[in-house]
Amino acid sequence: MNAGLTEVLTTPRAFPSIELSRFISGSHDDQKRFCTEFVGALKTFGFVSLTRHGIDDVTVEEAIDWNRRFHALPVDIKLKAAHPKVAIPHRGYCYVGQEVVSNLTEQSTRHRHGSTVVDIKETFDQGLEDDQLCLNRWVDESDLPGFRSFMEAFFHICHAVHIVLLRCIEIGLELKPDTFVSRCSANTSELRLTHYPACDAETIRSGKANRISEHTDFGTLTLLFQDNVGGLEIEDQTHHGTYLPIVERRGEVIVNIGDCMQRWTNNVLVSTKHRVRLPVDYAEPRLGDRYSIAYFAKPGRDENVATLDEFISPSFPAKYGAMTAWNYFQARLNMLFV
Ligand SMILES: O=C(O)CCC(=O)C(=O)O
Ligand SMILES: [Fe+2]
Repeated sequence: MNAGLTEVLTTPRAFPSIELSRFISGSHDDQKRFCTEFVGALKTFGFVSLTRHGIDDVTVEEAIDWNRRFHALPVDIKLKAAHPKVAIPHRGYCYVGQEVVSNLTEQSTRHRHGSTVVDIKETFDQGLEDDQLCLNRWVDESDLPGFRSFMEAFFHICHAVHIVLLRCIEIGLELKPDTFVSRCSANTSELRLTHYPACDAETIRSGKANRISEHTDFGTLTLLFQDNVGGLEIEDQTHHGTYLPIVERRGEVIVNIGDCMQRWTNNVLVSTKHRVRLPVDYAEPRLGDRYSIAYFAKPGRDENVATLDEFISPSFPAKYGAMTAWNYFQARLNMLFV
């Protein structure tokens, strides 16, 4: 293990993969069983892999391809859609080093080895098309014809999956219908295209940089689509500080719990730390490009992200106080842009 780096298990531990079609088109009993398994996996790992999730492989491949094509544009074109220097509005293109994720955890990894730990990634963030508070930023249509319309449609596809998964969690936790769904009907989620450029593997191995540093996601759930390069690691909930490599499987979407869901459920569902570093047993000197897409699903901006009454009892007092989702996200995002 390198100095200052947390341990990574070399043998990937069995990580659950379940078929969402069991909920979408199954009998009432299949649905119940699915929800119990889904919530069980989320309680254990904070993460789960879903297959047969209703988004066809061609659409996911096309989304990854748009990610490649966007990031292959010359920087001066990408900067037509530049993310502002400040955190809000969280829209548009961020160049490598603009966002500092290593600021995000309590035990900040930012100054490991006496210097800033950078993330070797560039990103493009997008919200709902008619969100007046945070307007999307696009390159010109002639720079990448078809990009905007595909991405706007993909955003809605992800929203639909988010709502289905919230229903599954409501059932799995035996909550009243709409407990979560009603809090997410105003869609303020964010879709992110990430490109991790090729780099020397040693830069990552030595701990001077990550593809993305340890962090938790902010919202309700995240839907993550990856190419086949690998490198995602999640913190083992039974041994904090130890990371489990997640080996990617074709056709899956990875789902993970975000901080708002942790707050609402009083830590019944925990927002697991994760990061992207080297693929398992990687011995090559160079690391190739990697592309992923994250849909950071969020509650409506005016929703309260305090612990819900359903999760409070004399033995489990509320861990999280009142705050609007908007104020919570601003506070978290401000840590990323310094
Ligand atoms: O690229 C990945 O696999 C993970 C990305 C991620 O965790 C994030 O953007 O929050
Ligand atoms: Fe993340």
